Amino acid sequence: MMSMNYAFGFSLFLLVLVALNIYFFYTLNTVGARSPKFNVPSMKLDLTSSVFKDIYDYLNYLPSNYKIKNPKFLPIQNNLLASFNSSHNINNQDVWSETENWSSEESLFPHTNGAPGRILQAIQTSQIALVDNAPKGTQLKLLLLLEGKQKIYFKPKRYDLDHVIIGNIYGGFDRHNSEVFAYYLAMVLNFRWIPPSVIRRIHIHKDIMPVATAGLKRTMVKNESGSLCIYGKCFYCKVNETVCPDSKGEIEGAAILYLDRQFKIHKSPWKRSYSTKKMEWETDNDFCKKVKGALSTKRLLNLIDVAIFDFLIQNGDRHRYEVYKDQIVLLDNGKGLGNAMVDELDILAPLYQCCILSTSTWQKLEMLSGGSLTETIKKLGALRNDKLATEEHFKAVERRLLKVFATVQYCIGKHGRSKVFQNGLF
Ligand SMILES: Nc1ncnc2c1ncn2[C@@H]1O[C@H](COP(=O)(O)OP(=O)(O)OP(=O)(O)O)[C@@H](O)[C@H]1O
Ligand SMILES: [Mn+2]
Repeated sequence: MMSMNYAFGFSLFLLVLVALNIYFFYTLNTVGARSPKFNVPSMKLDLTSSVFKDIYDYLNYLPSNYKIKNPKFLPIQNNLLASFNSSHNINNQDVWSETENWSSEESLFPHTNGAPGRILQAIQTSQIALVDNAPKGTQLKLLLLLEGKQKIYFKPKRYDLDHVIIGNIYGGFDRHNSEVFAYYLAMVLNFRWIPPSVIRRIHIHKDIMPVATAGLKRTMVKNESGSLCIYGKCFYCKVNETVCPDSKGEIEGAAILYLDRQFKIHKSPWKRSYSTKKMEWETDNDFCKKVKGALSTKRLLNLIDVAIFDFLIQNGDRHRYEVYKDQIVLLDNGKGLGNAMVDELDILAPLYQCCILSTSTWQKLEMLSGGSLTETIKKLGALRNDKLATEEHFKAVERRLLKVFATVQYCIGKHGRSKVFQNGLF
């Protein structure tokens, strides 16, 4: 009787042990894929589900070197910080002629001898000679003409940094901080085809009204507290969706250097549908083959770099892209940093569908592991006293970087390193 009891108790114990084991392995495998934090949208599980699952498996077993800092980055970080930490007494006019006369196959703007810092300082401090509506596009933005004739796009602040955009990945107004964050991110990634962008505060009565065009004044209204607010002129601009000055009378925004260049505009092959209709890339597993047939490898690698960049900030709105000197120019980065809890993995579709990556991008990414990426962005922002995002967003960018690493591991697993990494020499 006694031994029967023991046997029963022991088998019960074994049963519990097995159940615990199964549960343990189940959670191990699904923690990435199923956790609501990672937001794998259920409607997309048809075609991408197995790809996403594979990528999350790689994420769960990511080698530890992707989670620690790479000491090789330190001197690069110091150089970058130095180039942004420039001088107090600059002549803005010299800066504008330096930028305007810049001609290079490597970058849109000078990047050596403290030029990036000087440019940002000039954007922030130059006197404003004229303010007008910038009616291009769907979002409210202003065109500032600085003394010295330099043009600036000014995308005003619409949300506090901790505001969470719920809904579509391309939903909400542009985020001004996303523009500036994107610029620094590009600098850290060594993507040099992006206009310099910095936070600037402009005073409604001191900086705007004395130099506002009649057209701009016509798109202003007084709010209940008597402040002058702007509703602007753009596709989505509405009289009741104004931008108002803060208690100091200032409007904060992203001041983005305007490039008076001839861009070629292209539709992105991975453009999102703005309706419930599915796009080809969402339903065709061999979609990349088609793109490869239509675009050069150089352009494709460029689009994949842009996809990684957009995934890190969660900009899901790159419906078209501008090209200058055969390089994609990263214009319009305002739709990032909407929700720090969401990682929309399909922004990486160009990467996981084509499974190629330029070697230089990969070397750069590998150097930025373990927190270096966002640490550098924070430090660059701090040089101008700007906090560009909440801690949640900085954490989210690091988490997404791990997912980029996992996606590349997935590609290597599927095709081998020699197929994935391309040196960009064609
Ligand atoms: N820094 C810049 N220099 C020159 N042209 C620019 C710059 N930024 C944007 N543009 C041009 O202005 C257009 C509109 O700008 P942007 O895309 O930022 O506005 P938007 O309101 O977000 O537009 P959309 O709703 O179409 O995304 C761009 O397509 C581009 O051609
Ligand atoms: Mn836009």
